[in-house]
Amino acid sequence: MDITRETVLKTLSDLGLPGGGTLVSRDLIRALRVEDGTISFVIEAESADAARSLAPAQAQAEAALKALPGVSRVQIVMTAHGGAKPAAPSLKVGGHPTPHQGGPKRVSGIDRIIAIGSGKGGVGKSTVSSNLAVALARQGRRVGLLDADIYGPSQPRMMGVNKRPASPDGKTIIPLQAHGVTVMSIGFMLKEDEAVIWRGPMLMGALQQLIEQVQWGELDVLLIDLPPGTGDIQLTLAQRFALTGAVVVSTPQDVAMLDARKALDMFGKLKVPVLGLIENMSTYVCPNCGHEAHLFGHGGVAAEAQKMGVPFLGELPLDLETRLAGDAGTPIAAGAGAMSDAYARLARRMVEGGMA
Ligand SMILES: Nc1ncnc2c1ncn2[C@@H]1O[C@H](COP(=O)(O)OP(=O)(O)OP(=O)(O)O)[C@@H](O)[C@H]1O
Repeated sequence: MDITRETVLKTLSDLGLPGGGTLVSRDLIRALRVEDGTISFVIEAESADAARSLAPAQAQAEAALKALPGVSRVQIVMTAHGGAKPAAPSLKVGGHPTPHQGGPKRVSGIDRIIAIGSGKGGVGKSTVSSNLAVALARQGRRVGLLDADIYGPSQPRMMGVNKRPASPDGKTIIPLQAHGVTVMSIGFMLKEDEAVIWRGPMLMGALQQLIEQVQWGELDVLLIDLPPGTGDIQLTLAQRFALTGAVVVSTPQDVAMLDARKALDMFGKLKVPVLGLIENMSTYVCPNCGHEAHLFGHGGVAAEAQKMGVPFLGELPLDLETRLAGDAGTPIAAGAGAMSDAYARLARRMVEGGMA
């Protein structure tokens, strides 16, 4: 008989734990795999003490699973963590990702998923993400914004919303709404100033939850504000979810361009189409005399886009109001003026190009 996940969970559900409940009912099982008669999973205890008290249960589980017909091997690993606390109401963010079969999958109700990346931090990726989301929403698109910058979420500040989302059933998360955009950020689930010190797999689990457990509703496009660089989050995202494409933000400085090239290369390797490059902080127009200065150079990103054969989506000037608006929680694109117009043009280009 072929052994299945359900059989494993059923068996484990029959084994009581000291203090009540089972490994399944207490949601302690992560990364369950059942392949060719081999069962493996992680028991993730809440603390080192809890892990010690679960040791007999681990042995009992191993014996019970080994006794099932068709099981050749059982591997159970016990881990304990203290960093990520379960998020209220009873939602636990930071669990290990659950493996799923097949290639990257679509998320139901979401027509397009666009990852917004950069090679380097501080080039304005989060600023561009929030403003683009607002500009698209102003053009009538149904837009979601996911802050996947798990180490330094900035969307709660930039979008001006920061409260813990409701979770009526302890499983699904109701996202927040701001400036016409449906917003979710890991920042909503953490206490202010709480450092995120999660091990890699938990990080991936958190990202997966933020995409799959959030009730995004029907969206034309979900923008994902990635952490800077070319790390695990980008990899996991591309492997697990069918991304429509990626937009790379860069400043015109040579060093930033060098890193942007790495980001382009990474998306290429992950087979995620690059929808375009955006040059941020390109020109600086003096608010007093109108003089135009190119503090970080100018035009480098457009030239690079041409060289690499990817679309150039537009340039956004260095602008004090953009920073102040972002810090104050109302993206500049929500108002009127030259910057808001620049974002509206960018959004229009994406809508006309079928990207959003
Ligand atoms: N066009 C702009 N003009 C003026 N300030 C800007 C502009 N774009 C971004 N900024 C400011 O630059 C700082 C960095 O921007 P932001 O946080 O968006 O960058 P990031 O690439 O997402 O950085 P990280 O990934 O490291 O969080 C912020 O203070 C933001 O307000």
